[in-house]
Amino acid sequence: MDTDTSAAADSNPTNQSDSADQSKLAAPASAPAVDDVVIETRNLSKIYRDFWGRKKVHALKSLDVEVKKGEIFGLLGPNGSGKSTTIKLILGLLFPTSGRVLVFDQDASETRKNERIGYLPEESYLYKFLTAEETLDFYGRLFDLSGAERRDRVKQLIELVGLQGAKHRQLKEYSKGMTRRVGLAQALINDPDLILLDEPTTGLDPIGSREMKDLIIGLRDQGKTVLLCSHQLADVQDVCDRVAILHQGELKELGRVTDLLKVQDVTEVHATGLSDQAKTEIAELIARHGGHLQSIDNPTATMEDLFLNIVRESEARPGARRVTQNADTSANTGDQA
Ligand SMILES: Nc1ncnc2c1ncn2[C@@H]1O[C@H](COP(=O)(O)OP(=O)(O)OP(=O)(O)O)[C@@H](O)[C@H]1O
Repeated sequence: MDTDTSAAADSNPTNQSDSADQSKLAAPASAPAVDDVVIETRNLSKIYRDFWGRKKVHALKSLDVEVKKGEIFGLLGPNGSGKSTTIKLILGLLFPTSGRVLVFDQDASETRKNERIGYLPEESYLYKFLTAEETLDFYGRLFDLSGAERRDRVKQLIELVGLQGAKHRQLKEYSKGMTRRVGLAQALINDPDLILLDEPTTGLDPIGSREMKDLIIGLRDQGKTVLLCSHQLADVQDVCDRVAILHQGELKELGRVTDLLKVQDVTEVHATGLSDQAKTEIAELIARHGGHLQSIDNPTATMEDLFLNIVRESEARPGARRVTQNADTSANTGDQA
């Protein structure tokens, strides 16, 4: 239980909107846009205390991170590294022990800013006896959307998350993947500018996971900002523009995914239509220039690509079985189409 009520006094919930408006007026058009920063944590720390106010866990230590408008930002770290604590601080559900969180230039304790935020928690607690349509309509009411707005928005979101065929079924009949999609639709009901996603692909099969990732990329393409926490590193690599890696509450790495993953001092060349003779000549050329040929081979696809191709082919041609060229099928005895 978080009994850290004293920590509330450490936060400074002053309304920043006036000064933010002034800085907008003062800034020349070409200046680096302060408005482009959607979330900013400054020296952010959180200590959970027990009932008697004694320090229990130092969950977050002096975190300095900026999330920019229109990016997908990944928050990574092993269990207990402070990811959920960070999200709760951003939402204003917890107060910092020291430091600040600014969201849209306002202190995170300003609850009105949450009207521009969509949140998909790790576990969505949805009413099992409502249908997807009723669920979204219910959340639309909480945001004071009019009847006409709710009808349009619910229809749009159900299409977006691909639940048209199941929209009249009660959520108790939904699979994990379908429930996750309703959760995402619910997080988007207020057409938020910032979307916080806690483990968005958990429990999804590779197809559901690919669809969820495409949805997240689609949100970024609409100009939304996405902050996501995930243990699925391949998913993070697929969708995130930048990541922060936390360990035991401390920021260990921060940067663009492409930069962080780049292997220095190795050159990659992709070519098609090379003869064996050409490959031999390339190997000789590399040696002549003092390089060391590590491999010259066909690249491998990802397991996700393989899996999705097989499923899509199977849907297009039910009953037929794919024959993989060069695969070792010696243990296979099944019929091939
Ligand atoms: N309400 C609480 N009271 C006391 N300690 C807490 C509380 N919530 C979290 N903690 C502790 O704070 C640390 C960070 O927890 P947090 O939930 O932020 O980690 P996480 O990175 O989200 O973990 P996971 O990947 O398992 O979801 C952990 O040591 C956790 O036990």
